[in-house]
Amino acid sequence: MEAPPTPLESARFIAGRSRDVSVSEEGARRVAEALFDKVPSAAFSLAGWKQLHELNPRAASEEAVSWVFLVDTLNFSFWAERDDQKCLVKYKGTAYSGYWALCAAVNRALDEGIPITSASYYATMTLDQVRHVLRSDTEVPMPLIEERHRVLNESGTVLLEKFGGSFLTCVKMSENSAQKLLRLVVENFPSYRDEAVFEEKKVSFYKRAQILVADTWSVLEGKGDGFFGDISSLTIFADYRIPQVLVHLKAMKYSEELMKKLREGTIFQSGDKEEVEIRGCSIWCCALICKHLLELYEKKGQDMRDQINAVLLDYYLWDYARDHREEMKDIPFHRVRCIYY
Ligand SMILES: Nc1nc2c(c(CN[C@H]3C=C[C@H](O)[C@@H]3O)cn2[C@@H]2O[C@H](COP(=O)(O)O)[C@@H](O)[C@H]2O)c(=O)[nH]1
Repeated sequence: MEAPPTPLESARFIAGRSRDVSVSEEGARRVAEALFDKVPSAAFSLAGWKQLHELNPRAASEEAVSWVFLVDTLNFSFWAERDDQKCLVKYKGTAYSGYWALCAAVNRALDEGIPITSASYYATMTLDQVRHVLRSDTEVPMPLIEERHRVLNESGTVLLEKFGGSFLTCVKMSENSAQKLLRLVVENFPSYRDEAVFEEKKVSFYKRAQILVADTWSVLEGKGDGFFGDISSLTIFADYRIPQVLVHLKAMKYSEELMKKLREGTIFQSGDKEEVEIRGCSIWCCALICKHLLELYEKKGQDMRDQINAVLLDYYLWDYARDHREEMKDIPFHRVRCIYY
């Protein structure tokens, strides 16, 4: 079975035919100008992954890589139906929500002596054990607990059967190629196969597979097994926060009809035309922002290809969305319940 087009080729195809979502070249250029002075900051750097996020591992060890694999296997669908009723996980005095609630729950389990990052443990975890590890400190549980249980058992089993139980073995097999690691993940771990059909053509987003490669690069600090010569070939990770911030920054625009559906809290299905357009246009929009950012530095005689790529742009925009929740509250995010993002 032939592989679908890459996420970037898919994004170009979708953006060229999208009806309800449009990418503004002018808007992307203006965002690039606004980000110009942020590039030298920690928020736009590989080091920021550890410096700015206390729940991420400090080490660059096999155990840290196992932590990243476990977390990115569960890195989906944290949004709450109502903002005043959401899953929160208290850890070391802080109450975390969304993606960070997952990280807090994993660190809490490790502190309790539960070997949650070990494939031999989560390959045979029971649903009740998963409920216990991911328990919320409010009466609202983390969404999709049953699906999380299924993907944990599935991913743990594959890791044991094909990679000796260690994701670092899979990383080593990629021989410092991000694209090869991406392919190994998508071919071997079904829950990472984030694909769709748009106007009768197969398209791919590979959001969790790409963020897994990026987080592996980050946790290994871009060195040794974590050095990827082609890290710039990854795209941003098409989740439900990046589109929201791109519309907020006026680099992307929704049609009135789509805006109305989003404001009403319509639940979309994974693969719906509007959902595919939102995700594809987000990837394409960020590719334009990266291109304009590099050109702005080139005009000043600076080659910034090692400091500017879609991964670092994504981390920056995702953190920005987290820090500007209030300002962005009138831009709705699209609601899908799925295991892909
Ligand atoms: N595009 C993109 N999407 C990302 C991440 C992350 C966290 N990763 C990095 C962040 C800091 C560290 O550097 C981690 O490496 C989570 N998500 C997605 O967001 C959604 C959760 O949102 P909220 O409900 O607000 O927590 C959900 O779809 C989740 O899958 C990212 O970085 N980029």
